[in-house]
Amino acid sequence: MESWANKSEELIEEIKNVEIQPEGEDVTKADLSYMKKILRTHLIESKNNVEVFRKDPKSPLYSVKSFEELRLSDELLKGLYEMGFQKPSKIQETVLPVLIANPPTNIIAQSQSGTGKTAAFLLSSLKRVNIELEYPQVLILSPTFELALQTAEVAKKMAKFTKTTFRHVVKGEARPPQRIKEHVIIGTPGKMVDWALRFRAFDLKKINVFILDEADVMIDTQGHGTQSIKLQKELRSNCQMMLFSATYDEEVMKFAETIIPDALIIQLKREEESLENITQYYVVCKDENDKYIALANIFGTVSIGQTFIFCHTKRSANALKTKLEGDGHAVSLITGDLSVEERTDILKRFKNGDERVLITTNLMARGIDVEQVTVVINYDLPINMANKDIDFETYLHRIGRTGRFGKSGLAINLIDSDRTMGMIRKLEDHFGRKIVKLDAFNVDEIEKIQVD
Ligand SMILES: Nc1ncnc2c1ncn2[C@@H]1O[C@H](COP(=O)(O)OP(=O)(O)OP(=O)(O)O)[C@@H](O)[C@H]1O
Repeated sequence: MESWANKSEELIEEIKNVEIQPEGEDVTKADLSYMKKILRTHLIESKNNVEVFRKDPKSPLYSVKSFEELRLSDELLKGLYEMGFQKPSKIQETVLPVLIANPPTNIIAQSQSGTGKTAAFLLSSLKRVNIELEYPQVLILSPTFELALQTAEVAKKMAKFTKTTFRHVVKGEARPPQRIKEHVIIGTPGKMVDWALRFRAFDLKKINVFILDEADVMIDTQGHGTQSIKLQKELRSNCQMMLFSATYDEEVMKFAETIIPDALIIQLKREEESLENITQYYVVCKDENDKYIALANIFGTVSIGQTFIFCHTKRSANALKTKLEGDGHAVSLITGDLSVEERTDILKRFKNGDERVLITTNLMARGIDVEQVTVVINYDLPINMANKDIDFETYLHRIGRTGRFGKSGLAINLIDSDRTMGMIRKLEDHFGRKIVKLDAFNVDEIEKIQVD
């Protein structure tokens, strides 16, 4: 069998011969498709080889070491620096050179939670906005209203010194008053279908960049999937398409490949999906009551920054809130039962640090970025409703609410049966990462797990 080293050298030679053109110059379609084929086949297979590709300036994975090298406008750079961004993260340095090159490349990209995917897709799409034109040119779809709002807020900060305008479509808002003139439009798929196809508030044929954030759930969830594809079908054939997520299961990836033609695929190996900076624990409890005592002990001992507590249902989340409040703990709650205004208000308070503990359901599992969250507690493990077993993807998104952008975080799973213990073992096997036993009934033990 051919060794990786030989194969790798051949590939590097092949890639060296593929010219990646600077923006504005033309690359033949054949070149691009050849380049993508090479990357597609080998990118996923070895981390070391990815490193080699990235060091080759001719490779589309050539890693830029600074935002300046991307030839972003001074205004955009100013916005980035004001946000405290000094250097691109790995996903940013990997995808940005490819995404801003011409002709536009489609991408299906995976990178761990909290590693800067939002800026990766925002920067590459903002580069394609012509501010002279008064209509939407970039369309970003998010699975929840909260995430759409967060993305819009990040985009506005980033583009603060440019003349780019943004509009986010919100739940509850009726039809748009008139045709939408903003350059970038961000929203959930249902509302966007209404606005684009029912009210014709903007023209999908004029969209240059179409982005699915949390792409796997966007194409795998029944309603979202149908609506996203409905919108995608109306786009021009040369509209650039970008799919980003921290997770893609095999089936979803296959499907994504069929709907996104000729895409460059950046996929993590399974053992790279979960982050080292998030230490994972499990606590064995006898029953529901024991789980509650364990939680109260953790609260009483760990000096917690901010905490997300995930429950399986709205009902259990509500019940937990009532019980904790009854025992004198200050906690907040977000579930789908609340109005959009209430949800926005509570999340804002949590982001500002006015609330320290947020009890929620899978509604908040994805994308929500709160820097100071140091602990995620899975009061109930996430269950895949189709097979009633552990939901690997949701688990990763939930624990990814901590450990943002390289910070340390703790994920604590409360276990109350052989079945849930089995799920912990499955998680360890699946991600190749140890989940450590914690005795939450022993104060000395809990004290050992303080986060920095
Ligand atoms: N280059 C950078 N320099 C400094 N901070 C950054 C940089 N890029 C992103 N960040 C910060 O890192 C945090 C996480 O980024 P972001 O929310 O985009 O992660 P993500 O990969 O989309 O995560 P998730 O999978 O959870 O949605 C944010 O607070 C963001 O402001």
